[in-house]
Amino acid sequence: MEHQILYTPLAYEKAENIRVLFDRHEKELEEYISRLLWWNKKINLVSRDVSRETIKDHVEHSLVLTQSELFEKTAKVIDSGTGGGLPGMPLAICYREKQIHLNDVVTKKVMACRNIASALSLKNISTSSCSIEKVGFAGDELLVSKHAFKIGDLLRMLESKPWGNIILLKGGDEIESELEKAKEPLKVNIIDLMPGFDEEFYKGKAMVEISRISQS
Ligand SMILES: C[S@@+](CC[C@H](N)C(=O)[O-])C[C@H]1O[C@@H](n2cnc3c(N)ncnc32)[C@H](O)[C@@H]1O
Repeated sequence: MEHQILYTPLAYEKAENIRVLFDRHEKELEEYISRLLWWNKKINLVSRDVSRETIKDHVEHSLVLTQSELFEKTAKVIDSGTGGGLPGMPLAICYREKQIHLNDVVTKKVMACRNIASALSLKNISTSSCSIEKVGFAGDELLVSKHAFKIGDLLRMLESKPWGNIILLKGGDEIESELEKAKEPLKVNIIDLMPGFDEEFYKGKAMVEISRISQS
């Protein structure tokens, strides 16, 4: 399959924008982290014995999506494979005007997300506990996901849907081989996060913007 693939490094200024955004919403983001840690002890949302510092890295990593034009121009976001609300919950905290739908196939994870959203008074969050295959799409949503799907598997599950744009946060190495399974030509922008952030946490991590060539 002939995809249009572009490679871009994340600019240092964009990493700086994310730090500024984090600082601006620090109180609510720290409150989210506290509640996520509390729920993580009861049900496995992230990984067992994860530290507050590591969760903070995951929250900052989630905010990388805000530096994409695809995110800027959309009012409705679906976060599939959200687990404990990453990346959707930090996005909902920082962008109250955007509608964020959290989806996960595991009911108890979605229940924890609903509880956290309600405790934080996040009126812009809706949820569904089912596979992404069962979620209805109008065509104007941005689908986002962090470390939940292989690209080919996700596209197969979206096959019958009018999806518009997708942004995935995932390992940079696997992307080209995963794209081989796509059944239509795609426009793909692979943004390496390491040049912007120099922390070890970002090594090998990428933000992948995917659009249909027929719609671009
Ligand atoms: C590795 S976890 C990542 C969780 C979160 N995005 C994060 O970064 O912490 C992958 C999540 O995808 C969910 N998942 C797997 N297949 C799914 C599907 N078909 N539809 C919706 N969620 C799915 C799993 O239940 C799990 O919570």
